[in-house]
Amino acid sequence: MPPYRTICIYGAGALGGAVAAKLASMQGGDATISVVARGEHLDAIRKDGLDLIEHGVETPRNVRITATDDPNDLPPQDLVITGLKGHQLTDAAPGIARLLKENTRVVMILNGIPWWYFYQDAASGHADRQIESLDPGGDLWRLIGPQRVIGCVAHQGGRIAAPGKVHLTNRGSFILGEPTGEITPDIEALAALFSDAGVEVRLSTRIRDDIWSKLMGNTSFNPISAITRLPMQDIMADPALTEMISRIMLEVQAVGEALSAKIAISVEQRLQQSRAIGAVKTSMLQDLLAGKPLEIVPIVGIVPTLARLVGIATPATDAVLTLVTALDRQNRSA
Ligand SMILES: NC(=O)C1=CN([C@@H]2O[C@H](COP(=O)(O)OP(=O)(O)OC[C@H]3O[C@@H](n4cnc5c(N)ncnc54)[C@H](OP(=O)(O)O)[C@@H]3O)[C@@H](O)[C@H]2O)C=CC1
Ligand SMILES: CC(C)(CO)C(=O)C(=O)O
Repeated sequence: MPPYRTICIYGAGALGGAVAAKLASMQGGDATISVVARGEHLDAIRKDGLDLIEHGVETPRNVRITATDDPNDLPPQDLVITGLKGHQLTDAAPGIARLLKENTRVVMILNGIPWWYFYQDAASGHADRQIESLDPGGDLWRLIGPQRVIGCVAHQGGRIAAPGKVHLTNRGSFILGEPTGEITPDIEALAALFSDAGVEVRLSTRIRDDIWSKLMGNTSFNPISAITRLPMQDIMADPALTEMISRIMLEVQAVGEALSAKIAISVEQRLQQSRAIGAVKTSMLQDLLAGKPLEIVPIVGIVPTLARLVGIATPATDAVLTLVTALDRQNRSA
């Protein structure tokens, strides 16, 4: 399939928008880049272009880019990159499917356990198991198909600063991996494309391990930041909250390892990584403050769900799940 000549970023929010802006402003790039966005953000991109403000870079870049909320406006693509939240994927599945041709690859920038997690995952003992809570009715599996997916773990903070303006809040990086673990020509071409566009990238032959290492931070920090409304730095300054974070991280680690993930990072090292991020508001806290639904199931709820498969108790995760679910309910009805 490579090279990728037509690329659509579906969900051009904080991270998707930043990747779109970088791809669209790539020196010497000959791919046609488009975005699917919606609401005020789409209106602003159409009117004034998409602005990217990068940590440590003084001048924002502005790109003029084809933008629509209707994927029928676009031709089938070589590559689709989703920047949607996990709970937004099912609604978008028919739209994503319209952009696919036979060999289109789909990169999903996601926190949490992805819907395709068990695809060809023999080591877990659950190969090809579909997870109903992540993919209700199996729409994603059927309309997109796990064989198209390239996994992506984002160690990169970002936010939509204002309609049409995305902000990368640290100098982060992305990890890409085929669910099968192979280093294929498709993924090599993707890594080269990202690098050329100035997106820092690493290839992984064990993307599930990277998913679990990242998840240790998200299952703990994201709901606790939403419940307390505190940025990460302030959570870490509170010993009782840090103790709760550590307990959740240990539970996530235990579930991942029971499913055959090799999690190289310890809880202390993961806390260190989080400390280095600084005074960042997690994506879940950003959503809460913006009155948006929270990405709870892929990031928090999935841990007890998978824990049940492997017979592990997750009391600390269960407790924050209960609290953050109630908070989400109240936030939606406010
Ligand atoms: N932001 C961060 O710091 C980090 C995020 N992540 C993860 O990366 C993933 C992407 O997150 P993030 O970049 O924050 O997401 P954002 O919420 O910033 O962006 C998602 C965008 O997609 C739009 N959207 C949703 N559904 C549709 C649709 N059907 N059609 C068109 N547009 C749509 C949203 O619009 P609307 O606002 O109207 O819903 C929003 O603009 C998540 O899994 C997140 O957890 C990982 C690391 C850090
Ligand atoms: C890295 C971190 C915690 C912060 O950007 C994140 O993944 C998120 O906000 O969801």
